[in-house]
Amino acid sequence: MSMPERVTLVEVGPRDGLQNEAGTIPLETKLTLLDDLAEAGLQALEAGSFVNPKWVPQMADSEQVFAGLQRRSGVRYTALTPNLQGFERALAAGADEVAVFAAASESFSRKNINCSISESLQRFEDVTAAAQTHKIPVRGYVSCVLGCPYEGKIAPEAVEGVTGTLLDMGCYEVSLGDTIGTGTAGSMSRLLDVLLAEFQADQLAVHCHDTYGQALANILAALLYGIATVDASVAGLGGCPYAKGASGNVATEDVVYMLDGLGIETGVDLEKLIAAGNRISAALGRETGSRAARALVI
Ligand SMILES: CC(C)(COP(=O)([O-])OP(=O)([O-])OC[C@H]1O[C@@H](n2cnc3c(N)ncnc32)[C@H](O)[C@@H]1OP(=O)([O-])[O-])[C@@H](O)C(=O)NCCC(=O)NCCSC(=O)C[C@@](C)(O)CC(=O)[O-]
Repeated sequence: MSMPERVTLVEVGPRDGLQNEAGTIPLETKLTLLDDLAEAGLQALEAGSFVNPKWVPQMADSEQVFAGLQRRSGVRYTALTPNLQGFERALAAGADEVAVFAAASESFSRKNINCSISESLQRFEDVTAAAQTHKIPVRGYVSCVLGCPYEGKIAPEAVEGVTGTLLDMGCYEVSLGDTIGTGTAGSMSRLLDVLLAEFQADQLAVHCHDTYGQALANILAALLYGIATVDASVAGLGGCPYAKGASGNVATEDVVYMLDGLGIETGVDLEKLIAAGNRISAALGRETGSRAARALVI
């Protein structure tokens, strides 16, 4: 096992982080956050979500977010798209990349996107086909890879099946979501033992929520398997509206602190990132969820 020399961080705070907020977040606050994150050196920013606004009202202004972006060269501005309607909105808005999102648990799939896993995969075929026509890269997500709020433990084989289908339909990478953060380094390793018998490490990313304080350990376990793409959310913002009790993604600041310590390059300036996290936390009227940011008060 050898760790990667460089890790790509996919910053999901502006989408995964903010989608669960109860109060309306002003457009300017979202745009400032995105600009701060780009300024800190993050090159993959999940900026919005073209889902049904009745389901996730906080993402209803994603068109305006994309229209208002101060685009920086070298930065990918991406969005979630649950179906062709979402893809068409993302395309019109100018998203550089889209993501389809499946689940390894039937119950979560129904709660989150109102259809079975197999129905969702059929919808995603339409998205990947349209995306190919427009030369838009598609990322895949699989939720509940280490546990489901409705079904408990999930078998690695269930994750393997959905991951394989997403890759076969043209997703360039699949992000493995520990949606409710119940995974441990042990269960992450067992999952990766199964997946890496079938797929390459560079086809996979990890997306770890920190509900049980295990996210960094789980990411470290994944790095040891050669996974080199990690999702994270600045200031640890977030949760999932369809996974009650799930806390935010691991804080990007904490991941960068760990990767810096491992000598793994990210291209991210930790001080600027902490400033970005502190600014959005202040705008939301709460303390940052990043342990590193709290310790390294700038
Ligand atoms: C998938 C649907 C749309 C199905 O929702 P549905 O109600 O079954 O959709 P439908 O096709 O029956 O259409 C019903 C209405 O929705 C509209 N509609 C349909 N699609 C769209 C669209 N794209 N954009 C705008 N409007 C849309 C459509 O036009 C229609 O409007 P009406 O005729 O009633 O006025 C819905 O369930 C939905 O939007 N779900 C989103 C849930 C969500 O965003 N969850 C959070 C993100 S996933 C996550 O956080 C996990 C992740 C990725 O981070 C990884 C991890 O941690 O595990």
